[in-house]
Amino acid sequence: MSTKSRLEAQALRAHHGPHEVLKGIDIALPAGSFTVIVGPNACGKSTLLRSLAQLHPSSGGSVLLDGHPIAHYRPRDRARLLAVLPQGAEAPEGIIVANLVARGRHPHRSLFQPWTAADQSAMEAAMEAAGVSQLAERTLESLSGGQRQKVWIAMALAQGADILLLDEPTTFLDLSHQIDVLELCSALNCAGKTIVAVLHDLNQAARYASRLVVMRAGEILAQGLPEDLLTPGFIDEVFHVPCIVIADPLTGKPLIVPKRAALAN
Ligand SMILES: Nc1ncnc2c1ncn2[C@@H]1O[C@H](COP(=O)(O)OP(=O)(O)OP(=O)(O)O)[C@@H](O)[C@H]1O
Repeated sequence: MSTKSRLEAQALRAHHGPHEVLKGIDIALPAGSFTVIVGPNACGKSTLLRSLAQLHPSSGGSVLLDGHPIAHYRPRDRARLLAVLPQGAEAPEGIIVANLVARGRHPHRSLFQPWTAADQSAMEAAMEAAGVSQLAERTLESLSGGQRQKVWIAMALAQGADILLLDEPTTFLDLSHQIDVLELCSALNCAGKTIVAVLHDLNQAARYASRLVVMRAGEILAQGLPEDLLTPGFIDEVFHVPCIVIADPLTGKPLIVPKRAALAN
């Protein structure tokens, strides 16, 4: 049996003001899986990720980390097990990469404890794994969007958590940087991390996810293997896009080809 951390939610509800955004979500995120959450705009994907990470208050149900209510964990204990990269993460102006990644060590350090050799090696290993070691002395502002995203992932890795929650980690990146970030996630997953990411691109989701979670209007419509879920009928039902689905010639995974309007019927 795996000793890695497990995250799950039972009957999870969340609101934004009077609007119920999550309507009773049951989800289990198996240790070592690469779960991708997809669904139409405004269906509640980010709210789900934020609620799982305790960045958004739930209004019912529970989130369990290793079988215990996550709300019972002290923030630093929780942060050792679960790292989250929300959309639009912000850093202090002028901060250099090494210092930002070092912030990932906060849950492992007490207030007056000096920086230790273990902190240094965890920080360097995180930068190495994320491929940003050569950027250590650069300011965050001086980096491209893709480089920045990898630095944020390095910070999350420095936290040493088993579980990484990533909200649209490829947004605003060109194709090459999208692939870079997804390959990094895949490599981290192969190295044992549990990855949960919100993505919009169904073909990328199909290629990288070991499990797909499909949301609609605050509920989970389906979850399972991408190859089981991504049928033309299901995609049309959820996204209103007539398409054909073929096997990706490189991976054998589903490859969604939207039909041109003239061919839609
Ligand atoms: N801070 C907020 N205040 C009020 N309503 C919000 C807030 N954040 C999200 N919402 C609303 O909650 C619903 C779900 O939003 P959420 O961002 O979780 O969806 P999403 O599936 O991640 O969307 P997208 O694909 O567009 O990023 C939407 O109707 C949105 O307008």
